[in-house]
Amino acid sequence: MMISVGNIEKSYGEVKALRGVSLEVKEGELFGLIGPDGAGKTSLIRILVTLLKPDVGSATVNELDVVKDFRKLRNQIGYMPGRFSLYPDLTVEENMTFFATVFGTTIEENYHLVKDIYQQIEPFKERLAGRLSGGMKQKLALSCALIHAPKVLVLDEPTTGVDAVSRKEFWEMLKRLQKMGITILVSTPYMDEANLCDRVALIQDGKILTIDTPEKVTQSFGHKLWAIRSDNMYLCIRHLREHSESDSVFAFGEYLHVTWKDQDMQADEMEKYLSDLGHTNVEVKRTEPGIEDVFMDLMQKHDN
Ligand SMILES: Nc1ncnc2c1ncn2[C@@H]1O[C@H](COP(=O)(O)OP(=O)(O)OP(=O)(O)O)[C@@H](O)[C@H]1O
Repeated sequence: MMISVGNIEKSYGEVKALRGVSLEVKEGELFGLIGPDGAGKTSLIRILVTLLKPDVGSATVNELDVVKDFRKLRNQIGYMPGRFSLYPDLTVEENMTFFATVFGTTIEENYHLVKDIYQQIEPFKERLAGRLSGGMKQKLALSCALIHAPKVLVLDEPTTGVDAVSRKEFWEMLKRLQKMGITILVSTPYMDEANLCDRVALIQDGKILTIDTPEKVTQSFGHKLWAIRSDNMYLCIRHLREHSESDSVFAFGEYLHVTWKDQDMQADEMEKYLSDLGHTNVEVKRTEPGIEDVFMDLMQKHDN
């Protein structure tokens, strides 16, 4: 195992950020840590990159203990924090040189690793990092995290606040790095990014809800799922929730995602129920669950 986390707990005063988290990441894997703000992703990541000590439990990265072997470990991990750790008043090139020097290497020595990414920002190498666009900052931060040729790359919400095109490009870069043999752990609040990972852990309120391939996670959804809408979505939610047979009702884009206690519930029954309550343009159709649906479902189970 490249990363092994055993029953880690971490509190900040009264706030329990991690409540017994265990997971394993295999060598060469692209592993996603998926969860909403405050789920505990940053705490777990900071423990893995040796910047924070767990209260309980232990973790190893490449067989090195994150507490005892932290010095050795830092050379093996590339870390891209959520808020880019760039120096805004240094130029692009100076930032790269700085990070290379800290790790006792040079840009030239590991240029092959960052070439693809760095070439895109090299035309601006004299520019101050603080004056780069979001997408370019992200590329520079990734280049800086890679310059010492780490075995493992850990990225904390690298695509938060980045536009859709840059997000896509960023994931393509991660895939290329994975092909070069780097193990990658990436956290994200965007559920649609789950499908780009080999395996994901869904995390909520300091607990792991499930760990599996994205396909298996969505297959685990054990209900028939319906997409429903009408002209009055606000009332539509209320009326469906009031139905004694409805199980879960969530707004999801322009439809509501609905499950029923009775799996044999028919579309025309649902349509009639809403029409009788005065709804117009009622639409009811079957739909396939996504990661979001599984997340909602697991969260409900854990709350109960
Ligand atoms: N230094 C701190 N002092 C007190 N509470 C903290 C501290 N750091 C994090 N927390 C709390 O611990 C919980 C987990 O935070 P964490 O940052 O690990 O979650 P996250 O999933 O990374 O979310 P985010 O995307 O907001 O960073 C949250 O409730 C957060 O408010």
